[in-house]
Amino acid sequence: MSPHWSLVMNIKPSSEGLALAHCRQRFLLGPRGPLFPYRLLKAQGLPVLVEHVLGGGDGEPVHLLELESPVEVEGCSWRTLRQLMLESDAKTFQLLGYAAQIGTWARLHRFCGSCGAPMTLLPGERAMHCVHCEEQYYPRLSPSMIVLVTRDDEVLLARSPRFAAGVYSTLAGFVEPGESVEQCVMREVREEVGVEVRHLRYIASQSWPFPHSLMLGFHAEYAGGEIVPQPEEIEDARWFSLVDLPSLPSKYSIARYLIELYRAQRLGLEEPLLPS
Ligand SMILES: NC(=O)C1=CN([C@@H]2O[C@H](COP(=O)(O)OP(=O)(O)OC[C@H]3O[C@@H](n4cnc5c(N)ncnc54)[C@H](O)[C@@H]3O)[C@@H](O)[C@H]2O)C=CC1
Ligand SMILES: [Mg+2]
Ligand SMILES: [Zn+2]
Repeated sequence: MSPHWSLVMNIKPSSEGLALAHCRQRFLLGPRGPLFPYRLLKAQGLPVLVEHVLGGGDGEPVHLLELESPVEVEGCSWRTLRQLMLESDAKTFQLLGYAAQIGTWARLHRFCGSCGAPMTLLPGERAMHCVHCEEQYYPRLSPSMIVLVTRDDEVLLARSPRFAAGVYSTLAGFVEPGESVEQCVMREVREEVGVEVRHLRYIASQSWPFPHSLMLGFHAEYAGGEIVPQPEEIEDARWFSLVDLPSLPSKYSIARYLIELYRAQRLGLEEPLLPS
């Protein structure tokens, strides 16, 4: 199902529209996909922790039911967001990625981290508010850099032990407090493969809901050093020729986009579209 969905705030509470049921990066899947008529889902008596209205789909609201546990529902099954990414169209994946991030934030912010009091949703904002100590908590986003390191017609790709067999990707890592994204690129490349880079070029960004990254994508030129994979983090790293690439990550990943964009630019091919 591919809803015409757009991210809009301040939708009035309503018992109309569609709904998703989410729990810990899993969605309930019915015979027609993850979107159910809202009334039908509400009638199941699910253990709802919190409810949010996510935005408008075809003029109707899309509701999110964040569940306490992934209970069984007749005729339905639970699927991880990663599985759904592989099975869904881009628009549906964008909706699910957004829903998963809001659901995870809502689950983790029912009580104030400062004083422990129960919190309430601030009207008109995506923020949890503590009436006791006035703290406010917005959805969590983790800025992360991702970089394709290049040396003429070669690219530096690496494998994490967590990847599917044979898959190599670009280098990535979380921005630390106090550093710029550019400093993060230099540090992560040095830590993960031991090489130096120069001429950083920001290319594009992507929301990455595993679990709440904002990926900031760069190209960088190799400047020196031999590849030394970081123990535990990097299983293997090497230079690949643009005409002989290994298996790459999902078509929805900015990692794949950065690689295909550089290949297109070097080899004079048609440029790929940025996954939204
Ligand atoms: N969309 C894409 O194309 C790709 C996205 N990514 C994403 O980039 C992000 C960073 O990639 P990694 O190489 O795994 O990170 P990384 O190189 O910084 O190492 C991961 C480690 O960072 C720590 N960590 C976890 N969450 C953190 C946070 N919010 N802030 C600081 N440290 C944290 C943990 O110890 C974790 O084991 C992840 O969210 C990953 O899913 C990674 C590759 C491709
Ligand atoms: Mg990394
Ligand atoms: Zn408080």
